[in-house]
Amino acid sequence: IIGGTDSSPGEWPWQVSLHVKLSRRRHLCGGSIISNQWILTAAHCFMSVQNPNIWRVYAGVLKQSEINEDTPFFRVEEIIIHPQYNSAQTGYDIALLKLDKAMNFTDLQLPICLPSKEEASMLYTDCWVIGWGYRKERGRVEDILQKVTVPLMSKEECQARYRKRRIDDKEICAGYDEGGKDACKGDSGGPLSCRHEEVWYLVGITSWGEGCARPRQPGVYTNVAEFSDWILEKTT
Ligand SMILES: O=C1CSc2cc(C(=O)N[C@@H](Cc3ccccc3)C(=O)NCCc3cc(Cl)ccc3-n3cnnn3)ccc2N1
Repeated sequence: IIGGTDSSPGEWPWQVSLHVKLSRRRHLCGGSIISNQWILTAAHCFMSVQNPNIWRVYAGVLKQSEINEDTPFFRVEEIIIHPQYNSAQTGYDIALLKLDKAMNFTDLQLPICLPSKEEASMLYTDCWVIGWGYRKERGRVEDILQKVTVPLMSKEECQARYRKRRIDDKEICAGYDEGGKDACKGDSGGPLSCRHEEVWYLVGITSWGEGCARPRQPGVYTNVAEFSDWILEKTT
């Protein structure tokens, strides 16, 4: 996260850290708890590692330094990647992880609400992107979960910023024309969370951008409301 600040314990209880355990263990992507057995994240996280057995889901953590070989984690029973996904920049960058056992909800690990299809075009005004990603383009994974507020952008304005690409309805953009605040490497798969009338909704999944926090290069997120049918089909 570029231009953000430290989060507090329990501030974003739906945020999880997805680790890959090969020779070493490391944080690779963020994700969001949407029920006691399902995590929503980005499909691109699995492009090089599709084997469910090497993934570990850490919930209820604020700092990466809290995670060690004794920290409890959930194993991944199933990875469901959207069938139309082929690269982050061509959309459908969404995946579901089925946990090996149901999670007990606590103050530190709780689900976030999914927006309904009707709410796809709703204009949210209080949106935050969070993660343990880089604080600058050439950085490193951060210890304390960072948060930054970003305004949603219209599809037309976003398309004008990315002339070489097609931004479709299933993507949503957020950021500042002057740059300075954005997601970055290590934040992908995590939530773009928006609060509406005291309820938090999972509006976007951190997907891609041209560099981090550059002027007129907003972050591009998977528009979760456009996938509510697919999510319900796969999780019920
Ligand atoms: O221990 C480490 C150090 S190396 C490392 C790199 C990455 C990484 O590149 N993640 C990518 C995605 C990815 C994940 C898995 C495999 C390959 C790539 C990412 O977050 N990418 C974020 C994409 C992005 C989204 C928005 Cl909304 C705005 C700007 C950007 N960025 C543009 N340039 N950088 N970020 C993630 C974890 C890591 N852990």
